Amino acid sequence: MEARRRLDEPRSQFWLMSLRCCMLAGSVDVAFFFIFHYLGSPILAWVNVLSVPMYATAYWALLNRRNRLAVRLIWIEVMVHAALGSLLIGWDSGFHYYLLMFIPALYAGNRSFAWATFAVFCLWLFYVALNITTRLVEPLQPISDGALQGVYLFNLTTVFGMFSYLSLYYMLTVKRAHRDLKRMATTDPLTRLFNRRHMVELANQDISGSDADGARLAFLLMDVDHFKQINDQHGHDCGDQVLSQISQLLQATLREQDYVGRWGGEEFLAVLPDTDSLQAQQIAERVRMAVADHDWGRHGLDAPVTLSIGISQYRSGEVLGNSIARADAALYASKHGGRNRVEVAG
Ligand SMILES: Nc1nc2c(ncn2[C@@H]2O[C@H](COP(=O)(O)OP(=O)(O)OP(=O)(O)O)[C@@H](O)[C@H]2O)c(=O)[nH]1
Repeated sequence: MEARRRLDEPRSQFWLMSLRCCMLAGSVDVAFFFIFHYLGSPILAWVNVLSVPMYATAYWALLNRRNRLAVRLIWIEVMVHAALGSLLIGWDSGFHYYLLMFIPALYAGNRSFAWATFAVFCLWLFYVALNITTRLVEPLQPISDGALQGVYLFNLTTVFGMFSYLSLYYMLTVKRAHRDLKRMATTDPLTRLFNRRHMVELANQDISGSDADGARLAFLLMDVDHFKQINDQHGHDCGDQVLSQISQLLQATLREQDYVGRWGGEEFLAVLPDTDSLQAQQIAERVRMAVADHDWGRHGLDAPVTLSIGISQYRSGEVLGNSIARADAALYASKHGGRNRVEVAG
């Protein structure tokens, strides 16, 4: 049960990328098998045959969340492959380039910076030791100069391709994460409307614009009537559904240039640019009726949900807090006037 739950959890981008790398590396090894057979280097050809099941096992391990096993298999494969390739046909085969691909992976996959740096240092030692050994020892199974050049170009091109792919993937992942963070910082998770902080930011921008060019600006402060009763009688989940539905109705009823956000628990704020209080009143009436006329029976309610709305018109030079306070006073009057009403601040 525990294992199943863990398998269902979303994977981090790093492991998804590792899955793709396993597939890619396995395919390259299949190509190598034929290349080395053709070049008359049977030992290297069979090394590649061994590499394919190692990548297949690493792929299976990653799919089954056995990340440690997968990482070990990949490390062993790449290090043994790079060492054997370099010792059998020489340093100029370019097999050592594959080792360099571990450097970004070590930093991206390790939580500890110190541990990643230590692992990179060990990798560097291995790299240098391999380089010195191949300078001191003749290739054990040399191939012709032309073939060596061909293998070198193949390895170089593969490493270039894989690095480009990884960099592109990494960049797209960072961009996506950045977009998600921005969305999370500006929207309310329940209603998917702008949150209060973002509304303040946007409204202040409109206020500056209005002060600069004299454009009119109106605010609608809306509060769900007797919302506590809905929660008490039908449960909190039903209350949440009502808030989501109201948000959809608000978005559908307001004009394209207007924007709306969740101001508090069951309170919403809409900002209407280029709008005088008469137009704001008409829009508020449209919103009020859209909510009151909605088929609330579908949500298990036996009475319609209604909104009380207070309107204020921005006065040149005043701060946002003042405009909202006047809308709030109008909202208060609307509640006291019997609810399901629209009032305009004096
Ligand atoms: N389900 C749900 N309830 C919420 C949420 N945020 C605030 N509430 C509830 O909204 C209710 C607001 O109640 P009140 O401030 O008494 O207002 P009301 O019952 O709507 O009465 P009036 O405003 O006077 O018409 C409280 O019971 C809060 O717990 C939310 O995100 N989800």
